[in-house]
Amino acid sequence: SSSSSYLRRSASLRCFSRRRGGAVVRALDEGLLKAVPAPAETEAEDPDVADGGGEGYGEGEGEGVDPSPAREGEEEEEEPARAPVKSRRRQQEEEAAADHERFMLINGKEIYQEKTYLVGVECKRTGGSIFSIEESLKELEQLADTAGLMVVGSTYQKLSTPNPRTYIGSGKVAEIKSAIHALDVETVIFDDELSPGQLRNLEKSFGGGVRVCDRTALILDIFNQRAATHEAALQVTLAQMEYQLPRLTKMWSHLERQSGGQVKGMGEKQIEVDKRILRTQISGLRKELESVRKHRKLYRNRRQSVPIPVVSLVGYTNAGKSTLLNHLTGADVLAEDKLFATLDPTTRRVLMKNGTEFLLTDTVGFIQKLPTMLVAAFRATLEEISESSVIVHLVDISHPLAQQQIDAVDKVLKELDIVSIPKLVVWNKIDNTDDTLRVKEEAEKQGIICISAINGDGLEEFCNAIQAKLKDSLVPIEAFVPYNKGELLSDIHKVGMVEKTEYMENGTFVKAHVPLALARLLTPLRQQVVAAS
Ligand SMILES: Nc1nc2c(ncn2[C@@H]2O[C@H](COP(=O)(O)OP(=O)(O)OP(=O)(O)O)[C@@H](O)[C@H]2O)c(=O)[nH]1
Ligand SMILES: [Mg+2]
Repeated sequence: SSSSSYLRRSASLRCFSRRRGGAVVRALDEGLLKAVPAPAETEAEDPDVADGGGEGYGEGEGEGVDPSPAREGEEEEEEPARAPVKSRRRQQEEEAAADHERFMLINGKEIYQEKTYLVGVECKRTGGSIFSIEESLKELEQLADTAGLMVVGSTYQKLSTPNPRTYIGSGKVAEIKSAIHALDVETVIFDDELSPGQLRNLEKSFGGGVRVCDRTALILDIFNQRAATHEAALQVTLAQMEYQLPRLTKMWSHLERQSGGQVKGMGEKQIEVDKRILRTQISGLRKELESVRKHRKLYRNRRQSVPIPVVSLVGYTNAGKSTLLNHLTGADVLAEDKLFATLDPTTRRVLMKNGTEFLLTDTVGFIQKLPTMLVAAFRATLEEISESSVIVHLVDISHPLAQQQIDAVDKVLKELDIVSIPKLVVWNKIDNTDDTLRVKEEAEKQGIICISAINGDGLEEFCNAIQAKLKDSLVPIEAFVPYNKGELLSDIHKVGMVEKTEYMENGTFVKAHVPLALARLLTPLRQQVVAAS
């Protein structure tokens, strides 16, 4: 059927992507997760597969990707001339080899590509979510791919309200259970944060060592894989522990399975002991993180002694922030077609044609359904944003969900309470748009700058716009700078806009617009002016 050849194509793309990044995203763009309707025979084969809503929660509208054609397709792709019947030994050998292939390196860490099944829920009552359920699942697949997982299928359900016990309806649970068997699924990931109780109940229902986790845990996993600096590693470990604390019993049920039930009856006591250990570790981590942050703050204060204005790059993950920083500054920040490539703020100096300069800071990307706990964990990153003179909101305008991504970023920015900082919206990846001319026209109408961070299009205009925005954030000053403080005068020239200088006996009188930080530094000299007049 056309559906099976379609899936075969997607499957081969997926295999390909294991070696070369980016293919998955292309496969996604082809609508891999656009809920391919399950052929009728799958339902008939397994009488357990209910139609969702066995308890009146679901309406069974979600559809799974039919497992069998994809598998056949994959095998066919790899070994077209295979004999129909294989010896058991041969099969085991092949499985071992396939298993071996499922190890990959991410950031120097060895990751096993677990077979993963995705589950989403569209809640009618809560509504108001920016992304549709299909879009959100598509993004979840991208996240799973970034984490090094192998997505083998997905499903979703429309509910009026989530089931407090299992999040999804019991019919859906049964449906997923049979998909787990058919596809050898090792991990099931839910698109929303599950309560500890829901996690436990689902693991129990699925049985057989299947790991159940949610979007939050997945994002934490990615952050953990990608944390490059000590501070980021501490932040992520802390967030992971805080996430684990209420879910601790889950770890014990894992142990029970591993040791064939011997740990059973470990009892609440052991869990309490364990929680106490974890709490102690958490408070230790908090202290360590505090001292790391203090150190960084010191460093930042020192940097502010040369008060060059700071421009922060914010935007949805994969918008091209690091690419732009690299292009403008010759920095070597990792930029790749993965979500959350950057976790640590990186700051570089940008020298503009007219000789003035500013500092550009690359920040961690945003994503919808960003767990509040994670936002808090990355306070330090966000602090950089709140102390900047201008915020650049970079948008991947070639992305089909550009508007939704803009809304998601605006939502986080609103929470950060930084409305007073001038903001510049910039559309990136203009080279990748279908109707570039029309996009540029639309941008002009809205006063938005279009760039291509990759080929450098529009970057001069971008710098000019920054310059103009920086002017908005400058403070008018009049100061008397003694000759022995000449470096201050050159700072004023470098980062501010000078209107008037007058050379006098003991120093220079200067009238200018300067960044707030410099204005503060000049405070004693400004008082002298008042005193002299
Ligand atoms: N076609 C095109 N691709 C771009 C452009 N800018 C960036 N990219 C690509 O987009 C992908 C993501 O770029 P990054 O710079 O890593 O994005 P980021 O915003 O730093 O992403 P995170 O760090 O994950 O938040 C990379 O594959 C870039 O090569 C552009 O102007 N045009
Ligand atoms: Mg980046």
